Amino acid sequence: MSVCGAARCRGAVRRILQQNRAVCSHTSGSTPEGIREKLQAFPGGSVELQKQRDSGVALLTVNNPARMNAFSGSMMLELEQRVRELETWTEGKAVIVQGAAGTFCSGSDLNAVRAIANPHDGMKMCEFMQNTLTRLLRLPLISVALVEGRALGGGAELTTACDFRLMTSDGVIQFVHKHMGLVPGWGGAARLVRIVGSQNALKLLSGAKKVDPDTGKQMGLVDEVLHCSSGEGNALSHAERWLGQFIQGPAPVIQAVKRVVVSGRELPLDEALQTERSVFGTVWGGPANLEALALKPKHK
Ligand SMILES: CCC(=O)SCCNC(=O)CCNC(=O)[C@H](O)C(C)(C)COP(=O)(O)OP(=O)(O)OC[C@H]1O[C@@H](n2cnc3c(N)ncnc32)[C@H](O)[C@@H]1OP(=O)(O)O
Repeated sequence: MSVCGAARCRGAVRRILQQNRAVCSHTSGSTPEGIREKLQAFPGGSVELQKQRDSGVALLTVNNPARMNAFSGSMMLELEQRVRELETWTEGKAVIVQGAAGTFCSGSDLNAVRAIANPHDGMKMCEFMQNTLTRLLRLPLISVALVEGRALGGGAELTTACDFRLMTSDGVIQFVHKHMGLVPGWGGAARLVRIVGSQNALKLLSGAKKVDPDTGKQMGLVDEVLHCSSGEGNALSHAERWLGQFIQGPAPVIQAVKRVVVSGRELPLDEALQTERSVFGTVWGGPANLEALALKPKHK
């Protein structure tokens, strides 16, 4: 990449990081440290990250099978740490978010929820998870939620923080919040409206409807139904195969694609166009561009 291209690339990355910082600072006066201490008091499970350097695909696994992969407090902290690691993975192209042991995620750990059921702590937890999931969605990597088994409550919200949702034939996404006397607070409602439209979002949230793969596909919530069952062990290879069609080519180009889509999705048009120009500058005249020009391709 030329010196100019590298400078423009740094500018584009700075812009995305500034957006993320703006999200992180948009709180109602709570300190991140206070949140972290509270969450650390509810340990259990883990969030694991495996970067597959050959393919450029990372696996992010929500791992708390004894509680159907519910998020303990320490897992919320780990998720933030994993997202931070992915933000700087320059060789990466994509991330698959999955649950351990054949089920996706049953939301927040109800034991932790009971212990922090006061509004102040609830708001802090909500802000923390909103910020983390916003950063997950803004990663310069193509993200896929692989829904095997159930995605409930915060688990359903987590699926909306990915670019795509794939579901096994027996998978279920359910925003059960209303049954809990809640609404989504991890950003899941705002994202759901953008994915399926306000009419469908209202139906899913007010009815706490179970979304099966076919209904999900019709609504546009599910991008592909994988023809395998949860826990069979081959859902991941199906997902990787599906993802393969979108991640051919060098990582800088895939990351540039994701960046222009994020800015188009989130910024006012003039700012999105400005970001698009900056990102364009990072690939124009770059190795992949020069190689393609030398090959004189025909796009038949
Ligand atoms: C952000 C807002 C939120 O996320 S609020 C939380 C929303 N989630 C929920 O309400 C899920 C409640 N759980 C359930 O409905 C069921 O456990 C589901 C997931 C359908 C599984 O049912 P089933 O296959 O019969 O298994 P089970 O109930 O015996 O569960 C196995 C063990 O896992 C536990 N578990 C499950 N979900 C949670 C959770 N969210 N928090 C804490 N623990 C959870 C169950 O309690 C059960 O544990 P144990 O074996 O009884 O010790």
